Amino acid sequence: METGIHNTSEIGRLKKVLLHRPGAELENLMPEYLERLLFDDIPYLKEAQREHDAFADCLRNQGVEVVYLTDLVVGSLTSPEVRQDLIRQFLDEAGTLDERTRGLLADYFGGMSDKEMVSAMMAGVRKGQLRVTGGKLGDYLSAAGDDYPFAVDPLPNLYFTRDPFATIGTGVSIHKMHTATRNRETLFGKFIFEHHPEYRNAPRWYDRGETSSLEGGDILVLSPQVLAVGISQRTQEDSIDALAETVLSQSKTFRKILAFNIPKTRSFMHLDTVFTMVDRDKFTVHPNILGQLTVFVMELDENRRVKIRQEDGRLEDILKEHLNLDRVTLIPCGEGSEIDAAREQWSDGSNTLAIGAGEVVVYSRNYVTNRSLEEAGIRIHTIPSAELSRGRGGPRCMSMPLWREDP
Ligand SMILES: NC(=O)NCCC[C@H](N)C(=O)O
Repeated sequence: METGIHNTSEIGRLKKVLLHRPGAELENLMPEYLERLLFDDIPYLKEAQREHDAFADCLRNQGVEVVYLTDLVVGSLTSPEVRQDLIRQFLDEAGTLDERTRGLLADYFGGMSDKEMVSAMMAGVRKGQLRVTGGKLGDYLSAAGDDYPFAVDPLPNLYFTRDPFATIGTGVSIHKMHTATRNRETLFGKFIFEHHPEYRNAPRWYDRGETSSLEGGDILVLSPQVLAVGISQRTQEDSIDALAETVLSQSKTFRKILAFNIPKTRSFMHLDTVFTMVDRDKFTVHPNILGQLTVFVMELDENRRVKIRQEDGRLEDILKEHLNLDRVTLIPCGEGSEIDAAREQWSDGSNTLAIGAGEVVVYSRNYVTNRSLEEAGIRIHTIPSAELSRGRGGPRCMSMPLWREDP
């Protein structure tokens, strides 16, 4: 059984992966607040769970050990003090809470088992779930507050485990997220990587206390020596400078970061929504980024300071040079048709999860792109995707590798 973290590529055989099975947090989505919570529609929870279970089964059938976020957070609560600390920090970051509501929430979480509590934190808390006691009408009125129905917002994006933290080599990068709603998710990462017996000693490449945003969907481990990081709607250039300082100088293997400057739009929110690696020398790509893409190479100079240069030329050639390949094939999403590419990219046609070299998990709905992958010799495992895709993330977004064999 693999323990700790080992992730030196996108395509080494996947042995252990972190998922989050969508839960009650999806039933706390309301049309009024979808945009702030980064959803475009409300998934039907039962079906989303069925689809997610099919994803997990697909991975298990291929020999991948699946671990769930809730269980890792529970495993990080190694003493009553740590549990209290999680409640305290969760409430500190849950939005503006008056003293009374804070007390009610502490009682609400305090009366639960660890597992119930972690699930309840993820789900969010409706005001009606807080039991107000006392003999004064004012207590009830102040607990009801304004018309906003939640005492604490849900965390509906948790099933995209790729983003709040990322494994790189034997270490982890815990993120400052671009939005307040997703920033709250990283608290669970903090507890796992500070307290969980299996993960607490992992080197830390980036931390949630940083001031600029970095999200895991922008980080691709192209090889044991080379990372690609997107400069995107979600990841700022300053964060990549900081990540380069730690990873290039402290990790055992990484020597280069290729920073991909991609358009800053919702549909291309992370690099992995437009570009993923499917084999040693094959990548899926959304054709619309190719004309606008610039790539910067970051590496250490002889004084161990990061030096940067801009690459010219085609993406294929840049990848060939930095990954020491004889040839590179780019497989365009939607077979390059303007309409099919746009439709399938919107539902994560380019967001594949490689479980080995030349073998990927994809959404069934993206059949045009999937056909091209097969024609290029890639073995595909399709999973159902009607509900999961409403959150705007695909198989890669929904998974965080904890252990891969070396490529
Ligand atoms: N790596 C990814 O692209 N993750 C997808 C995240 C979707 C989520 N609704 C978000 O907007 O953050």
